[in-house]
Amino acid sequence: MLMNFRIFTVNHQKISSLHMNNMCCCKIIASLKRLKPNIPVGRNYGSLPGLIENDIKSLRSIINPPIAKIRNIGIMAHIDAGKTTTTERILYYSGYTRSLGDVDDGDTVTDFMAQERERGITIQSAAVTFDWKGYRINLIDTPGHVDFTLEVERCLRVLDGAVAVFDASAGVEAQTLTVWRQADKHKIPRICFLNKMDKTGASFNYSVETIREKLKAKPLLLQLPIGEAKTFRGVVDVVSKEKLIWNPNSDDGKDFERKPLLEMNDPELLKKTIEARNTLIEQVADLDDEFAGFVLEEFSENFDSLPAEKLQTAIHRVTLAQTAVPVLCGSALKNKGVQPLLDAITMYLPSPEERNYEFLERISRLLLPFADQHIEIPSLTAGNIALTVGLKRTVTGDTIVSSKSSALAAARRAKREGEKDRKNREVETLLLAGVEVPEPVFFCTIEPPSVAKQPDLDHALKCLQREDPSLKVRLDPDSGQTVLCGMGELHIEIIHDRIKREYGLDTYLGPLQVAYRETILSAVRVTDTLDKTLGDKQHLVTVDLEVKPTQSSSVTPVIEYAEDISEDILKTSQEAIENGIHMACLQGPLLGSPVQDVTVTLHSLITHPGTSTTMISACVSRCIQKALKKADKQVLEPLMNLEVTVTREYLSPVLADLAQRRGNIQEIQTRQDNRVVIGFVPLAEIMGYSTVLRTLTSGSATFALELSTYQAMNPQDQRTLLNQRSGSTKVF
Ligand SMILES: Nc1nc2c(ncn2[C@@H]2O[C@H](COP(=O)(O)OP(=O)(O)OP(=O)(O)O)[C@@H](O)[C@H]2O)c(=O)[nH]1
Repeated sequence: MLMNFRIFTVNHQKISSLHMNNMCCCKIIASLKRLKPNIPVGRNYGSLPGLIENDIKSLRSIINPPIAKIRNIGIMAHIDAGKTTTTERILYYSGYTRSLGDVDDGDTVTDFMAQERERGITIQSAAVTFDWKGYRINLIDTPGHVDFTLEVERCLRVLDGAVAVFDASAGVEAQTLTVWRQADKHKIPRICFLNKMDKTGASFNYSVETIREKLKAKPLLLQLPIGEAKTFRGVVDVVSKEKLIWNPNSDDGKDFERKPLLEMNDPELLKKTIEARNTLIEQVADLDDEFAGFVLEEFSENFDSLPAEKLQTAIHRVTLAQTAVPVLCGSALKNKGVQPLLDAITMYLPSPEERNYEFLERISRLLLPFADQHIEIPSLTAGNIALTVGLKRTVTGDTIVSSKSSALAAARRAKREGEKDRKNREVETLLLAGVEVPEPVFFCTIEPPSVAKQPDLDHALKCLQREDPSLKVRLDPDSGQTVLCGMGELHIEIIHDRIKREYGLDTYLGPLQVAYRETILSAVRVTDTLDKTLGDKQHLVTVDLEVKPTQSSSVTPVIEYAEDISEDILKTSQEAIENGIHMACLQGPLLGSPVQDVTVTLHSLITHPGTSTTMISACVSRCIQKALKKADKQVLEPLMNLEVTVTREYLSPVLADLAQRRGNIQEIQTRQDNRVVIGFVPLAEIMGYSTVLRTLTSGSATFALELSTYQAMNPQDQRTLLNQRSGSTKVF
């Protein structure tokens, strides 16, 4: 239980042991100056906050701004929607950087890993801290690729709000749905930013419709675009009835004009804006009683004169309650619409105190993150995001508390409350939600360059696993090889690459294999006896048990005990029995894959006095293996949800290819000029698909894959697979 209580406990007080008053002012200034980070060559950074002022008052406000002025936000989206480009603009306009980074040139601040810069994608979340109009914004840029879903989840847990970035020519895409569901789970208030309004095919209305239909969210249109695709020039602020036009001659988007909409200049646009504003007021009044009362009392006849600030405050409340989502638009690449997005972040997303965390943190070293650079800070108030180092046993998903006794108190309280009501609010605020680790679907063997390097490889894998629990590492009991299990081809490729770059080890990967599972179709009862004499001690166990199929979709077997199993046996041997059962179910008789959907019933267990628990486990395990071998068996294969976005001209070859891959097409949607093919396909058939799809469509199509379920293979495919495997070395 204690394990669940590591990471992040904060009280709304300053951390007393590191309190600034306890330190000499000059010492703080000196240490901050010393800690000025190395600036990478090639980028031009502005002054990092905390390094300019030398009086203690401003240092205090830099490190610990008032909590109401803090926004901890994440940026989340489908791959390539433009999160990193938007983040780059945000950093530039806030003064954090002095030049614009470009994903396509590989010089962005938040994609600082070598692999990210080379591939132009985000793999690891990066945190940056900057100020905007008197607010402190701690921002996390998260990956969009489905292989790194867990990385998104581990960030969402500590955020107070998020910006969901969409490609306005595609609207809601497959991975948007996944991250949206994760944000729902963690109850994160959100703002939507429809990016790429400059792109051919961009459609504000279509994207808003997909938010309504696919995400089942209520969009609040706070802006309207002025022009679309090539003609996109700016936006209308619906709340204030102003138009914002960016100067076409400005190359960094800093120069834009904000003007009230006037009847004589823009009659049509003004009419459209008033209609949109009236709709917005009605929508917000429907969702917020306080605002409804205010509107009815004073402005029911004339929405037009309703003050913008009142509407903004009500939108803030509605966003916080997550009953609706504000929608803004722009083009990060063309430098339009990012400054109003920053305003909206400060105006509508909550401060940490509005999110009710009551935690206390006590840590030896604290660092403020600036992407890949860190500044050590002496103290931190609640609501901030900071890094800490040196926690050797902490893994992603843990909650840290200040002491053992408070962890125990929290565990007791959580248990009590959890028994009363699993969804109890108090428990939710006490603990940050853990991360849900998805099942790995691929595996391959990994070998160090020499046997002497095996300990170094083990160490590297141990460190990488603590950071990324979706990476599983196990030892193949038959061959003694190390086996990596991951979320996808890209995931394993990146891990391989990181071992080389970060740990200096040139490892060899075996061929990538699909993680199959096995199950049984009939019940079997078996008895087995183990009789071994070690030294002068006899170990004698006889086990009688039954395995039968169940519907649990889980690799954890259901364990039952027959009525005549005595309390005494359970007291002394239950742990050994269950260890034996779990061990046996990890290796099915067909492929050596984990066995799912089974119930094991223990009918009797007879032991000679002095028999060790290890021998009991071994006998139970052997007995189950025997039973599994005798039963009718079935291989289960991972079935993936697949979404392919392809232009009309390439639809036929893509469909023909999917038919050969045992694909099952459910639906073909029309999205502007594109077709979106939605269906299922067995994972084994889709390995290396990105290369095939690129060739088939001249690089114009994109696809997203996600595990749907494990399904039974048909007898013929199963036979082919088993024949192939019996010829090759067994890895699992
Ligand atoms: N036309 C257009 N292209 C854009 C815009 N914003 C980003 N892009 C391009 O879209 C591609 C993806 O942009 P990124 O910023 O890397 O997207 P991302 O969401 O961070 O991608 P991942 O981190 O890999 O999920 C790049 O080629 C960008 O240049 C935009 O506003 N308009």
